[in-house]
Amino acid sequence: MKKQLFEKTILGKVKAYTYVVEFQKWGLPHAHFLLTMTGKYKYTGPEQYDRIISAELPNKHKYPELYKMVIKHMIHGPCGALNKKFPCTKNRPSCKNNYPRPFSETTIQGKDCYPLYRRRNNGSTEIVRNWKLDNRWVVPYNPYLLRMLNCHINVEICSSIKAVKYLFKFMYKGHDRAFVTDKVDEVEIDEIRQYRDTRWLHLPNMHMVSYHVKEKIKNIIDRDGTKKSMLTTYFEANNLHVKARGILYRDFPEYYTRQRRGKFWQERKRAALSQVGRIISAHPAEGERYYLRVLLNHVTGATSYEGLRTIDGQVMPTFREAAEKRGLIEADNTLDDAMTEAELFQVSSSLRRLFTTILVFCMPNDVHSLWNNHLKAMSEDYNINCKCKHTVEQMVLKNISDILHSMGKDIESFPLPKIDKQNGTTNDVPKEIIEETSIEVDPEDASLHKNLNNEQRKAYDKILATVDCQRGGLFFVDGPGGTGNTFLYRALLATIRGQGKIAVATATSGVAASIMPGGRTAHPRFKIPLRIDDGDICGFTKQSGTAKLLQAASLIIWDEASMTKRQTVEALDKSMRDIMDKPDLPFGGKTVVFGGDFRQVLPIVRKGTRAQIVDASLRRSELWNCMHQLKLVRNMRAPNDPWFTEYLLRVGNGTEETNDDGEILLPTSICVPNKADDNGLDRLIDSIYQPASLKDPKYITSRAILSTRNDCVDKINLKMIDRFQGEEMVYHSFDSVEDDPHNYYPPKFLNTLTPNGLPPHMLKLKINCPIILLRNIDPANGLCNGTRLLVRGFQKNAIDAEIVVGQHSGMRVFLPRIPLCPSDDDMFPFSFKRKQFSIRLSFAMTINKSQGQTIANVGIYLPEPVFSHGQLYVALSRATTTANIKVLTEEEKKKKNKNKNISASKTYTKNIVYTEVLTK
Ligand SMILES: Nc1ncnc2c1ncn2[C@@H]1O[C@H](COP(=O)(O)OP(=O)(O)OP(=O)(O)O)[C@@H](O)[C@H]1O
Repeated sequence: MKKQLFEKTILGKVKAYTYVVEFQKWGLPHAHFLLTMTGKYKYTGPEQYDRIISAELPNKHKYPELYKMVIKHMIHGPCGALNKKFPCTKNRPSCKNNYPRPFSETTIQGKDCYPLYRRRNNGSTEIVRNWKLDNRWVVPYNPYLLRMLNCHINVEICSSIKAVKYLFKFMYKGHDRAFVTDKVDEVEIDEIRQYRDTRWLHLPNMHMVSYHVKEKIKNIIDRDGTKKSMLTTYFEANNLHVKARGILYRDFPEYYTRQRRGKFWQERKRAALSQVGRIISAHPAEGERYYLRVLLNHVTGATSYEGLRTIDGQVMPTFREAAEKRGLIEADNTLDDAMTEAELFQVSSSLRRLFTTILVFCMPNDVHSLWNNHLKAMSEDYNINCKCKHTVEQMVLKNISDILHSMGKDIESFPLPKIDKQNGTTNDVPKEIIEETSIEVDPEDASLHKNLNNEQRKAYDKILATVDCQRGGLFFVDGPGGTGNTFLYRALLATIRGQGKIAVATATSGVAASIMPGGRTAHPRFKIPLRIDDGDICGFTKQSGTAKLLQAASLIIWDEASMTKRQTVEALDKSMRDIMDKPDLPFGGKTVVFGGDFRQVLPIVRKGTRAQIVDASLRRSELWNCMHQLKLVRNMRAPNDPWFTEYLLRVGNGTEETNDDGEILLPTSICVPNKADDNGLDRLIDSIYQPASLKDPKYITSRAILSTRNDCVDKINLKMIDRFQGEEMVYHSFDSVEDDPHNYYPPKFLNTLTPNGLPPHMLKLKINCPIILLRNIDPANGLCNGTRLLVRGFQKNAIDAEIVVGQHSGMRVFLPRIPLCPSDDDMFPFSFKRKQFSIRLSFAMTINKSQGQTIANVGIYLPEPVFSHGQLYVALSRATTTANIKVLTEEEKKKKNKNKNISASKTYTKNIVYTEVLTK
């Protein structure tokens, strides 16, 4: 195999390679190779991938032998629904390797993952292990290698640095033999040198000293430099050079080089980017050496071991305590400390909320102690009017029970003292109904119906006419942003609730739910399974409180239904028919009002094709045909900029005129000009954020820069937090991998991961900076995924923040660190957990996150064009007038650089609209 790859260069010339060989339990060798090709032999695009890799059944008649081998060695499973016992599916809802893979007409380059190989739906099938399988089950292979070796040999393109990193990790877990080289012809390894590399990290006076076997001990000790090591000379360099103090130990070789047989560091004339420093790994079981490493990985400028252990002038006795004090490793009592810290600042009601958040999200081991230690602080407000200890404790428990309930949890499931049963109260009425009937109608909302515009009134009258009628009615309110959907819902909710009836208000996202009185997120409200498929039903039983609530409801509203998969709505329909005992009537004959805008971002289908995304939308549900369409067209938010309203609709509908490249023209007034310099992004930032106004909370929360990807957003947020004035705090996350006793995934590697939806490892905050919440903590009380807040204070284990938008604006909350896992659990070949505050800075956010938010001043940064349906429309429609939008597209610059004839004054950009989801 090596001969074929490296001498015969069958896949092209190899620049570097690494391989590991495992001997599996039954003794057969199993090898993983990772090859890096030389310049012109690199595979850079789908067409080139297709030349060496196939993921299809070959032509049976043309290549009969290869065909047999593919069938014998390269067919996965079958697994999943066909065979739930297959190892990749065992105890999981579907195959962990994602088989069967989707059909694809062409090979597609994925971001940070393997390509999606061409698997055409061309009718070729074969019976394998009793099932008729097609191209979706073929494991990618190289025809030449397969034909030559006649064994399972999976070949894949690994084209992004992240994919390479993961592969390295994967290759080295539990290997029996590993080999790495960057010189294909030279294969010697110096194990002694490798061993001596451990000198990079040692405890005081425990470094390695080399000496001749005949040398006398005294001479060795007295020898100049014996006491010096790479680490101690690093401390010395920090002492001598101011510049050195900003550089981490591991990055030192980039800027300094070891001189005179390694006894001092000298500054390099030019940073050597090719020099990669590393600190030899240390296992947590090694104790102090491990904590020394943690400190060196995060702390710059130490001039001695003692300096490394010093924090705020206090020398900590051990590296462990120093790392703990700096918040670099997790202390045992962080949750208890979070409560104690909050007690100094918060009122009892906020403490109860924090306690509840900890119960639900932080999995405390010792709830009993947490309760006993903080009961006093949590009951101070009740103590004022009541001196009976038991009564006060009951009041605290009741309040915690209510908060838990609004978070969809039951106090009974936590080891807390029991709530006394009360006689003659509404014990038989489910909590869900008590809660809904106790929503107070805001007097302002009660009179909204008088101000409805014509279309809103028509919709309002039609909907009300069906309420309580035996057959109910289904409606879809199609209202582009600003046409008053929410206004209409508020009027409906107030009218129904004012009549003493029940109206259930839900929305797909927490942000949209939180702007409706009594609004809840649809998934937990209707107990919709997280992984939903055709034919699934909701998770509530006929006897449950949820079922009783829905049976009693006169009206159900589900806003942003265009963002949810049709299967979720279909699940509710099926369950409603069941609990209402009306199997033939949609939603069991209830009046259900859906709302949304299909011009906006559609439901997320992981790695989904256009057809799959469209198929997942509500428009493709059979229920769609039963829905009365109610259209709102008058933009009530931007009545003074009719041109902009029209333009937005054309962008959203995909009817705006395009150039030859299929791009639309952006109005010149909103474009940040692209100049030859590289400061476009700074100009965009300056046009949105004036440095002098950054102190004003109103100013800071009325604006945001939107971009397509998290890495661009992080870049802008880091620039902004550096510009922002104020006391600073840096929080590091505690990252871990489940079931990794050998520490194959060291924290330093885990810290570099930034999966979607998770906060960064290093969270740099300043007092009064804007942040956005990344989890639905308590949507009913304004704490949902997407809520914007300002940081008002920080402790070591808790952040004090204030909600700044929506109806809960002004509410102060304490946020604890929460263990978080990536929502996409197939993202890594291991179960990753990050314990961090579930927030990000929000000077900038992704376009998808901004959906549903009104942002008065919007900057849009498009280093590359939008990549999914509705993104451009969502970004542009956050603002209310053209005067408050600025857009920077880097694509335009690249094109202008290539073709000088392109008009410098016009900016075009890509607009992706799946028109089939708007018209059919
Ligand atoms: N009939 C009306 N009379 C007066 N003001 C109205 C009316 N309808 C809507 N508005 C106002 O117009 C603005 C936009 O309305 P609303 O927030 O209900 O729109 P929306 O369609 O829900 O927008 P989005 O989907 O972008 O959040 C609000 O300030 C609202 O108070």
